[in-house]
Amino acid sequence: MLTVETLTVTRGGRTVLRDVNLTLAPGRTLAVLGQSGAGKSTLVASVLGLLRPDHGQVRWNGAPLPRGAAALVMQEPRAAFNPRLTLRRSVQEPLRARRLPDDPVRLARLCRGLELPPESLDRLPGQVSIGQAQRAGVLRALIAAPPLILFDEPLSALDAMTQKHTARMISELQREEGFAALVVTHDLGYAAAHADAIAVLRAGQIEETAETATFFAAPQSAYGRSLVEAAVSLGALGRQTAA
Ligand SMILES: Nc1ncnc2c1ncn2[C@@H]1O[C@H](COP(=O)(O)OP(=O)(O)OP(=O)(O)O)[C@@H](O)[C@H]1O
Repeated sequence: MLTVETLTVTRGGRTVLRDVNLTLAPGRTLAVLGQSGAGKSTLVASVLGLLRPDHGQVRWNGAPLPRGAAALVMQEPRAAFNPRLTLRRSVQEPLRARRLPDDPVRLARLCRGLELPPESLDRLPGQVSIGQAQRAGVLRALIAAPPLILFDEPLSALDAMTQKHTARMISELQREEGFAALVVTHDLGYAAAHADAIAVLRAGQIEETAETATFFAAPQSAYGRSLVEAAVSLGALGRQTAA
């Protein structure tokens, strides 16, 4: 269980996260919704332990998050990889980092789940499609079976069809593997379809958190309502979720 407790982070002299509280249980997906500059990437970096908070803490089962317990899927798939290494080398890097042996059976199963032809792993990141590169990014995050995976706008570099397909593959793998997923996104359609719970982040503060159906049926904060209304009017949400 991930708990983020009264997390406050300052960057460049400004408080960019203030008293953020979140919880996320294994097997569940929490979507953190927020617009550009809300502090989503700062939250991800803080959970990963890359930024030191001024105040508050990130815990996993009541203790500091162990090294290797969290993996990250970044927004830009190609930028996430060393351009000079084959995808296979990069994908297996988390195993090397943790001194774990290769597991060809697991690798083959994950490749199937992500519809990645095994031979695509022998190419360089620039030699596969963006969609394949992003799925290789998911593969790298999953390979060492971390209990927590953070996704920073994981689908925004992909076209709409590929987004839907990739999101379904990730959800299916989550059902099999049971990891907790924290997804920061401004994509309400994705959140409505794939998250169990929603947290709304605005200007570094959590405006509300709720189970997904509850949030979309009746957002409690004025900002949450405006996000849902904007998404409905853009056609990004099904009518059943219109508030
Ligand atoms: N290294 C930094 N130094 C100073 N300020 C920063 C730094 N990184 C981010 N910020 C500021 O912190 C705030 C939150 O940034 P952050 O990148 O976490 O937001 P975000 O919600 O992820 O936005 P986006 O969706 O555009 O990536 C912004 O106002 C940003 O300008």
